[in-house]
This record gives sequence, C-alpha cells and structure tokens, in this order.
Amino acid sequence: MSSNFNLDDSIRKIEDFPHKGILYYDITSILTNPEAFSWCIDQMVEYYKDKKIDAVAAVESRGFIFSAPFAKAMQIPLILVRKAGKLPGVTLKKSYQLEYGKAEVEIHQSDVPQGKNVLLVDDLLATGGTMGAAVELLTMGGANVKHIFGIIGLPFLKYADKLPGIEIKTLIEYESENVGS
Ligand SMILES: O=P(O)(O)OC[C@H]1O[C@H](OP(=O)(O)OP(=O)(O)O)[C@H](O)[C@@H]1O
Ligand SMILES: Nc1ncnc2[nH]cnc12
Repeated sequence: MSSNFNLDDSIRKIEDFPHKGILYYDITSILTNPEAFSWCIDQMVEYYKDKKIDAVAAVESRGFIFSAPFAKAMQIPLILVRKAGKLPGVTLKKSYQLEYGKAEVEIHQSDVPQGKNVLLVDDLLATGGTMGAAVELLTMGGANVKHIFGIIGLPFLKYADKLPGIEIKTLIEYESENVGS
C-alpha cells in the first residue's frame, strides 16, 4: 500500500471537546474507513518488522484498537495497560496527568515479559503523561521500552520531554490547536 496516503482526511477534528479550548482529534473516523485503518496497521508493521520487538503494550482504550491487529500481524504478545480497577490479578499502578484531566493506569505484573523489548502503542501522544506512566509500569515490571508509537502526535504539547531516551514514531503530527493549521 502507498506510503503517501492522506491520513489527515480520515481524522475528524472537533473543537471544544471534551472542554473549551481543546481541539479533539477523533480516530473513530479512521476506524469507519477500512482503507485508512489498514494503512495505519500496515505502516506499523512495515516500520517495526525488523526492530526486534518482543511484545506490544497499549493503553486503554483507543490504544487497544491499533495494537491488537499489529500484535496479530507480528505474532507477538499483547499486554493491556488498563484504567485503574479493571484488572483482576496482582497489578502495578501509576497515576498521571492528562491534557484534560487526571487518570490512573494498571498492568498485570505477571504479563510483563522480563528483560524483553516492548513497543508501547497509543492512538495519540499529547503531553506524554499516559505513555510516561505506561513506561514506568513496564520498566518497574522488568521490561525494556525503547520504542513508542502513536497514530497522531501533538508535539506542541511536548510528549517527547516526558519520554527521554525512547524512539518515538507517529504517522501524522499537528502543530497547534487551530483547526486547519
Ligand atoms: O499524551 P497524553 O496527554 O497522556 O494524552 C494522550 C492520551 O489521551 C487519550 O486517552 P484518554 O485518557 O482520553 O482515554 P480513551 O483512550 O479511553 O479515550 C489518548 O487516547 C491517549 O491515551
Ligand atoms: N487533543 C486530543 N484529541 C484526542 N485525544 C486526546 N488525548 C489527549 N489530547 C487529545
């Protein structure tokens, strides 16, 4: 599939959601477009297929959607990082700050592959708070996180600052909260 697919056309932008002043980048419009969704997964596989990734981890909820077909295509384990209170087993837990609020994530301690290279996946990287918390959980559990992937990056919210020493790949970046910029 072509590497110059116009992904921007498949991302709905909604002003003032969930709060005034936030421009929300909605990935449901990628999911209803099979060509766009396939293109995203194909790009992930193409980019990571030779990078010695042992497992993929993703954050609830939108990260799950992109990580599952990737894990299937790569034939590697998928580790779920869930919002607090949803996992039944022994967990590691971490709270963090979002662009528009506060949250807490958890991981099953026994799901973390010891000494293995785990790719972390989410739909969107903004302040990096979510990914930062997930990196801490996986590292605490004994894995190595050297790669992070997001479909969308908002670099003006400085996610890279919270993820030092990690190679970050995104498929599209937006430079400000202004629609059409
Ligand atoms: O880089 P950050 O500032 O941490 O923001 C990015 C996170 O925010 C969104 O998730 P949200 O917590 O809204 O949950 P959802 O996926 O369940 O909608 C998005 O899916 C990322 O996980
Ligand atoms: N601007 C944004 N759009 C969609 N999801 C987000 N998560 C954090 N910031 C976001």
